[in-house]
Amino acid sequence: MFQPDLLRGKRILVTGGGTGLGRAISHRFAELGASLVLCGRRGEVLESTAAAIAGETGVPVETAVCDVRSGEAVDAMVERLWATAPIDILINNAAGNFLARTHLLSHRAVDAVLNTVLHGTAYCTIACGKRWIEGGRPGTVLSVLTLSALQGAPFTVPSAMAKAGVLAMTKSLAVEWGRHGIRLVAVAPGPFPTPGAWQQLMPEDRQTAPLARSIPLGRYGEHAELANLCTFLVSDQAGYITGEAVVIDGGKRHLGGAGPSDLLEWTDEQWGKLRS
Ligand SMILES: CCCCC/C=C/C(=O)SCCNC(=O)CCNC(=O)[C@H](O)C(C)(C)COP(=O)(O)OP(=O)(O)OC[C@H]1O[C@@H](n2cnc3c(N)ncnc32)[C@H](O)[C@@H]1OP(=O)(O)O
Ligand SMILES: NC(=O)C1=CN([C@@H]2O[C@H](COP(=O)(O)OP(=O)(O)OC[C@H]3O[C@@H](n4cnc5c(N)ncnc54)[C@H](OP(=O)(O)O)[C@@H]3O)[C@@H](O)[C@H]2O)C=CC1
Repeated sequence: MFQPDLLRGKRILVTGGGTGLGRAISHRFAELGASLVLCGRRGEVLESTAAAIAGETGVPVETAVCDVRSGEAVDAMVERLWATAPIDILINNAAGNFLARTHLLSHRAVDAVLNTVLHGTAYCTIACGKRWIEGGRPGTVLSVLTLSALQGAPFTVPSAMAKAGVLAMTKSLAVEWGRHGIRLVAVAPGPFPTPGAWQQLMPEDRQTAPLARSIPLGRYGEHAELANLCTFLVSDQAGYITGEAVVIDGGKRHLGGAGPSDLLEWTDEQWGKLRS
């Protein structure tokens, strides 16, 4: 579907690239020729993913252990990476999230999510952006949001707040940095099964509801579908798109607005009875 060398020559930093969706996106980028830096807190996870991707695609994959909640650590990582070669594309994917009743959250629980998603994304984006601007280089930032950035989400409120902030950053910097040749884009996925997200957000009690009731297309997203969307958005083929967030959710976002979803489960008999 893409030119096999679509991302050749691009050096891409993926935060949270060692697991889940970050790993799937990284793998697709590598298949299309990008060189990668995977960042996360756990070195052994990063090393194992880097070895797998490099082995399968033949492209170089570096790792950088970094907790994005620390602005100093992010600056040091980006400085170290730039000393070898500039980053061309930043993927803000690292996140933390959990289900909880909001009125019972401690300050530290709120901070754990906001510091990772909102502050971490800001630190990484500014660290790359200032080097692009000072060096007169173009750059691209893609941030992974959630549907909750657009419509809120009870019981994951710090995540919804943080992702909404990242969306605001995307729109704002698209204007402020556009004249420097820097694009900012985002994706807002619905549910894509990963061990990380399912462990945090999908306890067994939640897995019994019929999918067709919550997702019009009746299935979860496939990692390749998200990876292909991200590939297009960061590629030069999308060079005139900036400040936009693309929803990829099987139609989930429209369920509420489109009318009562209980009618989706009505039988022919029920419809017949209504008509008669
Ligand atoms: C199904 C559709 C999905 C839709 C959207 C998906 C969005 C996603 O983002 S999925 C990504 C999921 N992946 C992760 O969350 C991986 C990374 N997560 C983590 O590292 C942890 O879960 C973290 C977010 C809690 C951060 O870890 P850490 O910094 O180590 O934090 P602590 O364990 O020290 O806890 C800090 C603070 O938070 C309180 N806390 C932790 N979990 C909960 C919980 N489930 N409920 C309430 N409070 C929680 C913890 O108690 C600490 O507070 P204090 O006790 O006051 O110290
Ligand atoms: N899966 C889904 O259904 C959906 C996911 N998303 C978004 O997709 C992205 C990936 O989620 P997913 O793959 O499911 O979950 P994962 O838990 O697999 O991914 C989270 C990644 O972030 C890294 N990370 C967490 N905290 C930090 C930190 N402080 N510093 C650096 N890295 C950190 C983790 O690595 P480590 O622990 O080693 O640091 C991990 O690799 C997230 O932004 C999430 O919000 C959005 C909508 C739906």
